[in-house]
Amino acid sequence: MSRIAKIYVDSEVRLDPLKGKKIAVLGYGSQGRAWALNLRDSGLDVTVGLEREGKSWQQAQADGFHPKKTEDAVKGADVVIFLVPDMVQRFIYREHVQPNLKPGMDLVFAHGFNIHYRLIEPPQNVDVYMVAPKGPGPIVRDFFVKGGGVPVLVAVHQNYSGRAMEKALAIAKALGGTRAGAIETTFKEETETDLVGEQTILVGGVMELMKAAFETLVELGYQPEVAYFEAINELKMIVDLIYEKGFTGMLNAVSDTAKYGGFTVGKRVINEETRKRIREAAERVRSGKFAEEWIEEYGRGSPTLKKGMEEAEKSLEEQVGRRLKEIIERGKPKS
Ligand SMILES: NC(=O)c1ccc[n+]([C@@H]2O[C@H](COP(=O)([O-])OP(=O)(O)OC[C@H]3O[C@@H](n4cnc5c(N)ncnc54)[C@H](O)[C@@H]3O)[C@@H](O)[C@H]2O)c1
Ligand SMILES: CC(C)(O)[C@@H](O)C(=O)O
Ligand SMILES: [Mg+2]
Ligand SMILES: [Mg+2]
Repeated sequence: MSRIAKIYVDSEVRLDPLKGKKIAVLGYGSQGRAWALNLRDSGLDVTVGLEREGKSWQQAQADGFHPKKTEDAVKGADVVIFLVPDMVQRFIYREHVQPNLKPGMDLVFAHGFNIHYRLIEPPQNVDVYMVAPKGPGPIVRDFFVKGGGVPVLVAVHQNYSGRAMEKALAIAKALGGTRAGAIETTFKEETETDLVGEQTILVGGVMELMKAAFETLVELGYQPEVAYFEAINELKMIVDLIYEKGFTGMLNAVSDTAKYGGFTVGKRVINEETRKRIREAAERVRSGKFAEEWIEEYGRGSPTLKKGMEEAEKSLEEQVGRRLKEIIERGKPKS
């Protein structure tokens, strides 16, 4: 039996450990914007730190912040939150954070990559902790605004003050995370599960499965529009049913024909070989091989990442999706 996770909820957590502290949010992208806005709306003192004037700077200003250069934001801060891309964090740390570290400062992460793989090695006299939202940045903001919250993982790497977990939970609360729940974890568990999850199911797996079904239907001569609704658009509705009511709830909403076909054919498509591949992906993450490969790719200017984005943009799926956008938008619930 695996151990039972410690889960914190809103009523157990206080914002006090962060009241009066100056918080620098470095980066204003997917998570940066959501964190800066949610933390500010929760009454915390937030400054946005950015490298240069540009898109993020303008967005932060449009949202009512007065962004500062990274170095200046760090100099005035008690708590520094890293919300620039994982591959950029170590450079920002070396250039702007390390030279301005004061004993008792807090370094906060939304994902454990840089600490777990030792790309950043802070001195002993600072707190290092993590609040990792289990959802994309824009959803972290959207749920918060609508009174909810995306669940988060919390972990402590260094507890110089003795109060690191209290502060991690306070951030989780300010972010809306404890409205759902904050699960205690370690940097190792968060980093490894997050990477395996996004590679094999959330980003890689789902996209490839949708593409495989869509492209096969099109190759067989079916209309791309029909294939798009079947293999891509309807997945949201099925996943929403699972999200609301679990697998049983989803199964109760589909026909017996779909249940029987799903039970028998699903296992032939996603089979032992697929599980072996998921295990292989996990091994690459656990051994550090994936991190090594990604750091090397980033060092060469991220050619694979750029090619993937270009291919996605040009793909038949995206072209058909754009063509059907009007229909999909028209059909969306209005409230
Ligand atoms: N995207 C998500 O939904 C998500 C979910 C959970 C955790 N995380 C974690 O949150 C952290 C931030 O990820 P993100 O996806 O929000 O980042 P992002 O790619 O959206 O970050 C963009 C921000 O970083 C700045 N930036 C980009 N390149 C830079 C560079 N070279 N130098 C300086 N600044 C640069 C941009 O100006 C922008 O403000 C990461 O640790 C990531 O793993 C992200
Ligand atoms: C939103 C995800 C995929 O869960 C996150 O882990 C990320 O890296 O963007
Ligand atoms: Mg991730
Ligand atoms: Mg994730």
